[in-house]
Amino acid sequence: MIVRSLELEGFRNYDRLAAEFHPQVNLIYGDNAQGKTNLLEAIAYLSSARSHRARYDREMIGMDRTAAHIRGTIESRGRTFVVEAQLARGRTRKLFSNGVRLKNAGELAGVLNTVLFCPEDLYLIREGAAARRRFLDSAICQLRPRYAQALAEYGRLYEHKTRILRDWNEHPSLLSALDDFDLRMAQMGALLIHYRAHFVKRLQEAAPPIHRDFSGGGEELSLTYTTVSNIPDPLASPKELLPLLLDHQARHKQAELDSRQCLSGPHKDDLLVDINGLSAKTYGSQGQTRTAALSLKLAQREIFQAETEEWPVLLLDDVLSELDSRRQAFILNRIRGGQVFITCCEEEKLEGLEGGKAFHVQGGSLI
Ligand SMILES: Nc1ncnc2c1ncn2[C@@H]1O[C@H](COP(=O)(O)OP(=O)(O)OP(=O)(O)O)[C@@H](O)[C@H]1O
Repeated sequence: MIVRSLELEGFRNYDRLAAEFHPQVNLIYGDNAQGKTNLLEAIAYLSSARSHRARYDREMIGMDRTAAHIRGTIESRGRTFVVEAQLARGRTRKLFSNGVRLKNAGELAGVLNTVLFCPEDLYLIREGAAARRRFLDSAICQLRPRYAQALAEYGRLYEHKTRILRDWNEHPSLLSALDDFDLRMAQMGALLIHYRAHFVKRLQEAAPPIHRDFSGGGEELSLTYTTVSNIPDPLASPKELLPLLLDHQARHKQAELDSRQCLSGPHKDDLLVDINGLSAKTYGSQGQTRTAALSLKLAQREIFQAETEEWPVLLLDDVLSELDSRRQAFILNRIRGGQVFITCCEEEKLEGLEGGKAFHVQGGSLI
């Protein structure tokens, strides 16, 4: 997938923009607060109709404007698509592909897919397990609609069960629904564990070679998926996992009632990351944990390509700082296949760029 060109009108601090991009590396540089991230945000929006940092669409409309327009020409699956998003204050957004109005945002995924890496992702390894679960969940959702459904259903059930556990003392009748919730949660949980285990198996193959190359051969990355403790093989079928989850729930039922918390299920899963045999979270340096986080995202991109035979567009926001020159050179020149957009502040990074195209952003314009 390649974003050939992009036009913006009234989007964030872009009054008007028209840009043609390189099919491989595009380096977007400029001072702080000039519009580099806004540009990546616009591209990402064309793939999902969602922003990684705006809660509401209206935040992306220029301050003094009533509407914003994003238009991209995309090459995908051997065809050319013109994808458009129209955002207007007080009205629902409209999405179009080749002039035809799309019924929902999911249809954009059939045209453009992006993998975005933003500064917060640099802490993926250092943060709590929730961040790594989010990474797994969003990667698997892009590939497996059934997983996305199961995840949403599990989330709803989890919230309901949490409310029952919180309020059962005051309203004992709530307990009559608990067994039903446990069964549904175990059914959905079995699916989540099965899909997560299979995705991590593929990450275990794809991420270590990337990390090795990234670190100049000096570091060996290893990944382990951890889930509900009585499951010996998370790769087993959902049917085989279900009785194990029910058994774990039954053994923790009293503890859940006492603590008023949902203790059993894959909402506590984690992805353990080791570098050279040591926990990266506990012992890794800044550069190592950042490299590991990037390797995971690059591996996600490779898995997507292997499944769909299309490279998703890679959007790297401000990831070069804090990496040594060898690791920076890896980002700039050795990410193989597909189109990459990289934002950075310093102009000197241009010296390290061996091909592609560089864009200087200033005050919402390309100069
Ligand atoms: N809805 C909006 N309308 C107009 N301007 C906006 C809007 N939202 C954000 N901005 C402006 O966009 C600028 C920030 O752009 P952006 O986040 O792309 O910066 P950046 O170039 O990536 O900077 P940094 O290097 O600091 O990350 C800020 O000046 C901000 O005020």
